[in-house]
Amino acid sequence: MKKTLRIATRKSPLAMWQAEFVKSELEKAYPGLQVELLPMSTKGDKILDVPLAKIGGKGLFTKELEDRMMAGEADIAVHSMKDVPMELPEGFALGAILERHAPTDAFVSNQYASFEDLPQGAVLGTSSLRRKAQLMALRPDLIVKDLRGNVGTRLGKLDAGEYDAIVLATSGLQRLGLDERIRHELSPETCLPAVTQGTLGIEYFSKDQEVFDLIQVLNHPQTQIRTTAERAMNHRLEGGCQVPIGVFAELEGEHIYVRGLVGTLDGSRILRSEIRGLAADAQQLGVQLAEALLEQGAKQILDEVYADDLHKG
Ligand SMILES: NCc1[nH]cc(CCC(=O)O)c1CC(=O)O
Repeated sequence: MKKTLRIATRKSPLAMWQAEFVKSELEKAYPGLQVELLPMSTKGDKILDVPLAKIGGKGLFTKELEDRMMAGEADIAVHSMKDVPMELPEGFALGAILERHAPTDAFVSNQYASFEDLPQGAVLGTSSLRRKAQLMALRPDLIVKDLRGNVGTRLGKLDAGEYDAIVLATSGLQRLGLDERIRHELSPETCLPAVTQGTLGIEYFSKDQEVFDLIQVLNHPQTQIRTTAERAMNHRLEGGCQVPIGVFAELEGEHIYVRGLVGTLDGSRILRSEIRGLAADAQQLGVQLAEALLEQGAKQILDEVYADDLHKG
């Protein structure tokens, strides 16, 4: 049996929490095992003055970790599944999907108790096209300003008065012990979550059977099924992580219920669809859901989003 396992991770406080979490879960499961962290920055962490949607490129948060694995310095990488591209580079695979944490988005404000309480023309901060499209659809009067940086930076900008409120992942705040900053969670009806939001995944070398066997203790089959459906929808829509696409799968016994949406950047149009079926058909149901959205005109909306990105460079 392996004596040590090395984890490549981003070094933001949130990513470090996630890697530490996996380390402690593995050490609990295997008392003889020693787990080491290898923290590093990625392109997505370094370029902070450009909206994420404009940096583009697959694997913005994952490529450097894979490079370190290739160099033989790490055995696995821990990722927020939300940041993992739909297709991994040759030789890599996802070996375990952990039990999902909160999938929702959180409303955070020092002045207002809820999203509904925001006054006319309030300034809302978010870095996500998906949040922007859905929240502007509900409140076209809001001024949405871009908000980048790690969780602490984003809260700091709110506290400095740059925004009346911000919206960010509930799971990120909870992991960092910042629950008390959450005024409320946005319901899926208000803001459908991002693909796999709140889910952690472990990437490994697909040939490394020993590592695969080791990390199976952390795999959560129900979350894995939800992840399969959500990623299948995103993949069929050819959506990267920076697109106005929401998708949320829930298990109902043997069945799975999946909701999806595609929105224009200004929220003036939101296409919605949903599907139910056997959980065993998660992959196929995700694809069907994407196809229902494409039939409603999702391709045209997404093409416009991508063209807009190119023009603004
Ligand atoms: N886009 C960055 C990112 N990637 C994953 C999370 C949250 C944690 C998760 O989804 O597990 C966040 C922060 C956010 O969206 O506010």
